Amino acid sequence: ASLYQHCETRGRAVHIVNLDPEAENFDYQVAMDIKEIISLDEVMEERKLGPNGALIYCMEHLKESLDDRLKEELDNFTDDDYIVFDCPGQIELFTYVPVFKNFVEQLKRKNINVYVVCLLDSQFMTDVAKFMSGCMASLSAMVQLELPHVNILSKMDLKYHSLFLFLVMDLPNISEYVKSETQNKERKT
Ligand SMILES: Nc1nc2c(ncn2[C@@H]2O[C@H](COP(=O)(O)OP(=O)(O)OP(=O)(O)O)[C@@H](O)[C@H]2O)c(=O)[nH]1
Repeated sequence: ASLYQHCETRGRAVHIVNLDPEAENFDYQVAMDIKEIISLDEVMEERKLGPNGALIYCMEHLKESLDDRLKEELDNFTDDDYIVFDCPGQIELFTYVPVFKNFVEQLKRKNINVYVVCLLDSQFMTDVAKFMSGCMASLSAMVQLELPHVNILSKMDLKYHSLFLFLVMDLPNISEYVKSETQNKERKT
């Protein structure tokens, strides 16, 4: 919503594409919504899948399901327009399931310049285990997608007191935090 408002204020044409079949409420105008193309509930029922399996199924079929709609919409956009693909946050989609890697290739073939903005909740900065998992998640997306990539800490208004501990981090520092914050007898490795 903030990104949309920012673009509006700066006079940039922006179109938001919702790729999360579970997202329901939007504080901004949505140009395209995956829910118009594929229904998570129907996939769960027809394929006898749980919510996570059904989401991955929807994403795996993104390429075919979105292609025609995207082609129609792109005809209405100019070369200077921005399109924001708001992706679901499930970690599988950016680690071992190559759906977004394939989707990015599809966009590149349409001559669209693609960039990644990876939002990480500031609560990932509250202890060393969360910090490490957040870094690994972002790194995995960077390695898998191979695109210009910006990592952004979101929900900074929550003002966690530990936030600044993790802003400058190197291996010796991480090692110290792991030692001080865990009881594990194996931690010396
Ligand atoms: N405090 C605070 N809460 C926020 C902010 N942005 C979103 N939220 C709240 O966080 C909750 C989850 O929202 P998001 O993290 O935006 O949800 P999402 O991006 O669809 O989640 P993903 O599944 O990861 O894509 C909602 O209750 C939002 O109202 C923020 O800047 N500050």
